[in-house]
Amino acid sequence: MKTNISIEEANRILEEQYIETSIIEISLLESQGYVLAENIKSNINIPPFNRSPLDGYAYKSEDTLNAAKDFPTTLKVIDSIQAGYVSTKSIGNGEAIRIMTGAKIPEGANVVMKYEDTEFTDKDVKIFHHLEPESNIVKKGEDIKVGDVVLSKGVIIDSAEIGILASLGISRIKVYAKPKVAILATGDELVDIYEELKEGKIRNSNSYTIAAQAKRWGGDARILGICKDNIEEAKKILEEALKWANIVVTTGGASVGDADIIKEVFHEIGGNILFWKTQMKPGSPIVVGKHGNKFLFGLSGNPAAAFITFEQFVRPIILRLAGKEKYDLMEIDSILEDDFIKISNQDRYVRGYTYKKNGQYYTSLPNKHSSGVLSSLSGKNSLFLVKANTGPYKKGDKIKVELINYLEVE
Ligand SMILES: Nc1nc2c(c(=O)[nH]1)N[C@H]1C(S)=C(S)[C@@H](COP(=O)(O)OP(=O)(O)OC[C@H]3O[C@@H](n4cnc5c(N)ncnc54)[C@H](O)[C@@H]3O)O[C@H]1N2
Ligand code: MOO
Ligand SMILES: [Mg+2]
Repeated sequence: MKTNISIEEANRILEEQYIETSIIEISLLESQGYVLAENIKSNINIPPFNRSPLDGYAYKSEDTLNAAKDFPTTLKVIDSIQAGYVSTKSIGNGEAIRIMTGAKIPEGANVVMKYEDTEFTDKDVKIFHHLEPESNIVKKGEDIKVGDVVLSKGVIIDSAEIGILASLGISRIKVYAKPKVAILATGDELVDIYEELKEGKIRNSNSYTIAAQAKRWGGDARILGICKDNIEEAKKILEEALKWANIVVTTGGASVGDADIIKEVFHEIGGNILFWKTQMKPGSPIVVGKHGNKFLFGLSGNPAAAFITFEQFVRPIILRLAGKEKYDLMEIDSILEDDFIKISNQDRYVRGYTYKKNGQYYTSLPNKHSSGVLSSLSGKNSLFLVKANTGPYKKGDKIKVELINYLEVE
């Protein structure tokens, strides 16, 4: 078991782990946010026929070669078609069909002139200028052609993808299943949110924060409740949880105190400990292990430490299990709005609020930073990595921040 490792090494160890995804079939509207697990090929052209992009008249381009403002060509109107209907007539020389946007171009026509550029009666239409053949005609298959791979495996399904699948008449698709995240809070001091606070006790906030984080990144979160600092009790709960979960996240008991049992619990349920403790503040006490292909994360009990280590280590695993190819947070250049003078011998993630002003990003910092303080995480959207033994940082310094809620893009 490795211990006291750097953030980079911890990430490298996690990066190397085998990711066992599973594929499920779901209905179209349920699929938003999932990752497609199959290539989608079209068996139709979209549009399926040449159609008009305008309300106007369809006719033969060669009939209007001499049309001019003062010498319009008059064509005989032989039919009128709306979208959804097909004319049974074929256009001959000197003829036109009145056509609405979206209707199929009638036989014989190779051009459409919009209403506004014509003069018309029920019987005929005057054309005032020539249009080249194929003008104002949307070609069959312009959007999608038969055989096109319209959506590839790995694509994240969102509104546009749902529309594309609908246009192909696909109502069920194969996607990567949501990773199942089981969350256990450990600590004799904990009471749940609906319980009375007695002396020496505190409320379990971690389970709720973590369930919300897991859901945000596409996990299916299940809160297992509170467990005493008792190895046997924790073992029983986690053994049961492993029947369901792909990822187990515990909070508390990850450090070196008398009641810090998690490393032993992971070991006793048959887990293989990958590492214990990192050189990262907050959240240095962390136990990370595997149980078969399942992941075990024992995060610190301190609420901000649990939050930040979840974002650093658990989030990428959830995203990878969900089939996502991108799982790093977006990093941007910013300018510090407040001083951060503390220098420590470990890397430290500092919470902040990053915003844009006149084309430049700025990051403001809260007053409270300790790993036991959750309140100052509210409204924060970014993390500033203060490398070990660097600083003090001053207002106006150029820094890089990771945006907590955005994944990296190309
Ligand atoms: N001798 C040392 N002591 C400590 C060290 C160390 O290196 N040597 N590390 C400190 C650091 S850093 C941290 S972080 C904490 C981590 O502690 P644990 O992971 O063992 O967590 P607990 O001791 O169980 O709890 C810490 C803190 O968090 C509160 N807590 C716990 N669970 C919850 C919850 N579900 N919701 C809200 N708050 C929770 C708990 O009451 C404690 O106040 O260890 C230091 N000690
Ligand atoms: O690493 Mo602990 O989370 O500071 O306080
Ligand atoms: Mg402890």
